[in-house]
Amino acid sequence: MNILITGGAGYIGSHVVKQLLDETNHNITIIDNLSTGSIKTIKTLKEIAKINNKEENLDFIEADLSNFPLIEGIIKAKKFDAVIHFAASIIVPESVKNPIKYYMNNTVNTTNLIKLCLDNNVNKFIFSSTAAVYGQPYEIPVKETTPTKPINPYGMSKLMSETVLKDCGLAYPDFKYIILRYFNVAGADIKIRIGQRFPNATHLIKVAAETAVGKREKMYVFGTDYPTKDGTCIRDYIHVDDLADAHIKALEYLTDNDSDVFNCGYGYGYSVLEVINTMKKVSGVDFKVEFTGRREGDPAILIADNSKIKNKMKWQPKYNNLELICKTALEWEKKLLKEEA
Ligand SMILES: NC(=O)c1ccc[n+]([C@@H]2O[C@H](COP(=O)([O-])OP(=O)(O)OC[C@H]3O[C@@H](n4cnc5c(N)ncnc54)[C@H](O)[C@@H]3O)[C@@H](O)[C@H]2O)c1
Ligand SMILES: O=c1ccn([C@@H]2O[C@H](COP(=O)(O)OP(=O)(O)O[C@H]3O[C@H](CO)[C@@H](O)[C@H](O)[C@H]3O)[C@@H](O)[C@H]2O)c(=O)[nH]1
Repeated sequence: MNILITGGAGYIGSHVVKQLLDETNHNITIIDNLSTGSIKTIKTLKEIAKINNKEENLDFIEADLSNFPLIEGIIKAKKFDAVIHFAASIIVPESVKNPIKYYMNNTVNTTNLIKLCLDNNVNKFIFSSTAAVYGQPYEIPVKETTPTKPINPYGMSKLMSETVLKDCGLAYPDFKYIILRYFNVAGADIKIRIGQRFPNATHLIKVAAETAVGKREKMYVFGTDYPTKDGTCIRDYIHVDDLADAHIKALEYLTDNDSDVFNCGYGYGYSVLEVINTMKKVSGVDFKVEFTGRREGDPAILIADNSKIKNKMKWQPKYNNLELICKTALEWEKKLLKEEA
């Protein structure tokens, strides 16, 4: 297949590209504006392509999805079979302060990309959605049928794109999509070749890894009065390589099946304190942790019901082990530290 990957220089997109290069012969074109993605990640992906004798299979174009004529030209010229669309703005508190940025980048640019696919006979579309579309769900674990009620513009911007996809799937029977609703994505490539590079990270496991290697003097726990076993929020952490595998499965699945939406998580939740203690254990560092008030917009518990993706796509996670997730995040952080030295 000839595949367009938007946001392939970013955290999750780069893991999917790496996995495609390791496991398939697909041709890949990455479009990324490098706003949070990194040219260093692209260099590593080119090295992985070279080692796999697939240099010809990987192309990188630095471009912004808001440049509609440029994106149209690329899509017309390249005749893609499928799109995997990761490019987005992803920081929840920023979306509350600057909603227009989120609706423009996540909803408007996605709608244009879908339009260009429809205009140019690109009939397979894999979309990065999020557990944030559920808001504060009334049932745990969360099923795909649980009502969607986002509590911030980030979640709403993604839900709006889901709606565009669903309506287009109904209106144009040849157009098929898979919506993947990711829960909390964490860790790094199991061989530690790539990982999350973006500075000023806010994700818990990345922050804990940075604190363990001494990049941060201390870290904070946001809220200790939630109705959970230890008072801190509970999340379903999925290793990024298992999530990458779900994308490869989704591409295969769309060949013989209809459009659909799937949760991506392990179906098990850990509290913030459990995650921090696991990072302390695997690093052997008793780093400083301070307790502070709740962070705005955090639901107490988010755990996926993953039976649908397991049953229908035959997705089987390989790395559902919090220690392993923390270890890969930590090893990646050590690698970044050496690179910076
Ligand atoms: N990280 C998570 O825990 C998580 C959870 C749920 C959903 N998601 C979704 O997964 C996707 C990837 O997230 P990530 O964690 O890899 O984030 P990321 O910031 O590392 O990756 C996003 C990539 O898209 C690029 N990009 C952004 N806007 C662009 C534009 N207008 N034109 C071209 N390129 C653009 C960035 O440079 C970056 O490389 C996003 O759609 C996000 O909403 C992430
Ligand atoms: O330094 C920190 C960072 C986070 N947390 C807490 O840890 C939990 C997880 O937070 P974080 O890692 O920031 O992830 P979420 O806010 O749960 O959001 C992630 O997971 C969602 C899906 O569940 C996605 O929609 C989002 O894009 C993605 O950022 C939350 O309770 C935070 O309050 C802390 O206590 N201290």
